[in-house]
Amino acid sequence: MDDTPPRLHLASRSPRRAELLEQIGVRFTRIDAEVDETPRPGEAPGDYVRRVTRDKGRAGWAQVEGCADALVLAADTAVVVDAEILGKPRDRGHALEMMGLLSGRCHRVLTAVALVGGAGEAVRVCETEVRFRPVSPAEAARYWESGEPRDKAGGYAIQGLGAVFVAAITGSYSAVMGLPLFETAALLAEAGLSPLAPPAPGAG
Ligand SMILES: Cc1cn([C@H]2C[C@H](O)[C@@H](COP(=O)(O)OP(=O)(O)OP(=O)(O)O)O2)c(=O)[nH]c1=O
Repeated sequence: MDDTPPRLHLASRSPRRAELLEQIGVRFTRIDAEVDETPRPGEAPGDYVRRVTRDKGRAGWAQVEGCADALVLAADTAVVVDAEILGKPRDRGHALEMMGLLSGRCHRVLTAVALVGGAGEAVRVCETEVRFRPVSPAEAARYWESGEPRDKAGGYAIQGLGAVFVAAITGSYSAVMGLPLFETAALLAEAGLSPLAPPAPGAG
């Protein structure tokens, strides 16, 4: 077993992001990175997720900079309808309003992922189209009561009960859930941390 400290630090409090990163088998530790997630006036959604993700990565990097070979991974997810960024619901009314906006139509989910290290930083943005079936106000209210929408961008979780609303998706399922694994693996490979690299000689 490899008992050296992992090079990779996931700057996220999201349990979904940790679960997704575990899925591709890379070793990592978790750190917190608190940043201001308020969109700027007129900021395009793609620019917004890129900026917030980069800020999370840099905030994480400030905590581990001294560690040799350290890398910090961070991500941010925004649900976008009619160019409007839907964040996490503030309360029940806000959540039901969001469901009304998503019901019976397509929206975009933008997730950015950043990798920050001593050699610099790289950010990728992944865009996915999600189509919802019509959702009645009564269903939206019962969904709120399930507790699931509370800490989720757009007020739903594709990996949970929210899946019953998702008629189709074009793009990346893992990105909608919070971490685009294809783009993450590509960034890690560029930094010499390929999930499928052969084990180092002598590692057992
Ligand atoms: C759309 C959608 C979002 N989400 C979640 C993923 C993220 O946790 C959250 C989006 O909020 P974010 O602000 O991207 O992330 P976070 O505040 O939860 O975590 P951190 O900044 O510490 O990394 O919504 C799902 O779990 N499933 C979904 O289908």
